[in-house]
Amino acid sequence: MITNIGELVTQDLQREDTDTGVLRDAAVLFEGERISWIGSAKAAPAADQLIDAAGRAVLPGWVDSHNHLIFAGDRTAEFEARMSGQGYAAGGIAVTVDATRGASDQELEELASARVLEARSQGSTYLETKTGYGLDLAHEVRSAQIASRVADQVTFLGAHLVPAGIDPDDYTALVSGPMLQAVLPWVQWADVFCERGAFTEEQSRQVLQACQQAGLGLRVHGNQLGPGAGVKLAVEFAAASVDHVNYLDDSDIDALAASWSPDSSVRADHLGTVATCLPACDLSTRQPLAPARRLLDAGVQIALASNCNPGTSFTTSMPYCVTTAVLQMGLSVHEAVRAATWGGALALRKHRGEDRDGARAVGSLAVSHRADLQLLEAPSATHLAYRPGMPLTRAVWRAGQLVAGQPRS
Ligand SMILES: N=CN[C@@H](CCC(=O)O)C(=O)O
Ligand SMILES: [Zn+2]
Repeated sequence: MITNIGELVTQDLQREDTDTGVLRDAAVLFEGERISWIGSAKAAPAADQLIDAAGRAVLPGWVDSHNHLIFAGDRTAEFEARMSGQGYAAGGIAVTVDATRGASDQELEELASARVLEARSQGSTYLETKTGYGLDLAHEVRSAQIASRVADQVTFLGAHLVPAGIDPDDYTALVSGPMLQAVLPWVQWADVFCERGAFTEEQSRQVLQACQQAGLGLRVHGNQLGPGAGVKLAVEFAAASVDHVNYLDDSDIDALAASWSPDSSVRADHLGTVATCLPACDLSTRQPLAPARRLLDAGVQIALASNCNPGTSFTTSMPYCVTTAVLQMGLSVHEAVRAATWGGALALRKHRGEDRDGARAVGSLAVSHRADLQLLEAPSATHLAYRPGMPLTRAVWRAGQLVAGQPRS
């Protein structure tokens, strides 16, 4: 049990003892991988092991719902050129594809595992990763296999870039057919980079249709480098998330908001399309920051993710994304923390779960959810933005196991 918690951010808005999901002077008990009790420290039951938080804050672990962790190589030179004024273009992906194809299985898995450990040390307890640096059948399958060993959920991104020397329509047919069938055992999601220089609206539609028919959940990279069809396609296909969302017009925001309106479905448990904002990527590519404030105000559910990849966002730091969302995107600390926990879980449809191993909800702290928690070296979540860049992650538990840091002094 962690007790004497100064601020416990549960993200559980069903609780009767708080309107905001935040508890003061609280305790949380977990047994095995499962949270079994949450409440006031004074009312806490007995526990075998006690950790005294000494007034520090406890949050759900970050749910990082957008990553590209399966890669080799480095794009420092491209980053330097960008910082000297050159624009970002999708074509840089090909450099990473060459390096990734040239790496051994063991090398690729070690690189990806190191990134996962780095993410955990900063409080991330649930990670999605995409394939997308293989871009032929054998290398996409290999990426999906490795991804399934290192991450919690895997997204097939064969539609990341059309490899040089291949006709775009032929490649789209390969992704929508044999490549999709070959990766199916290892992936839960499919994604398409619908953007100038990557896949057109029509090609994206073909990929999304095939992947939906194959039973995969859908996600879309959209509206990153300019206005485009990505957001509307994502809503049309009831994708769980559309990611980047830098260039949105009013009709894009209306479409996303409508996807969350109760009228948009006859089903009471209808879920819309989450807008996933990637602030580290926006800064590294010098794109306008995604309009997170406008999206929230319009009633759209948002997520924040790190988008760790070698081209546009070489960081696994969710604290950095939260800090940026507060300092530069107009979110309050609690809105940003919610987007990086509950929002990520919603984007991966893991915000609810069953009370059994492997099916537990993540991204919020409630009885029967997975015990994914982080103890901050700070009395409140506000310090994430108030003390930007400081190492405030003191200890991290994933499925009830301590995976980073040291909770005791
Ligand atoms: N936008 C598409 N894919 C990645 C970047 C990939 C790369 O440049 O290597 C992204 O999410 O930013
Ligand atoms: Zn991405």
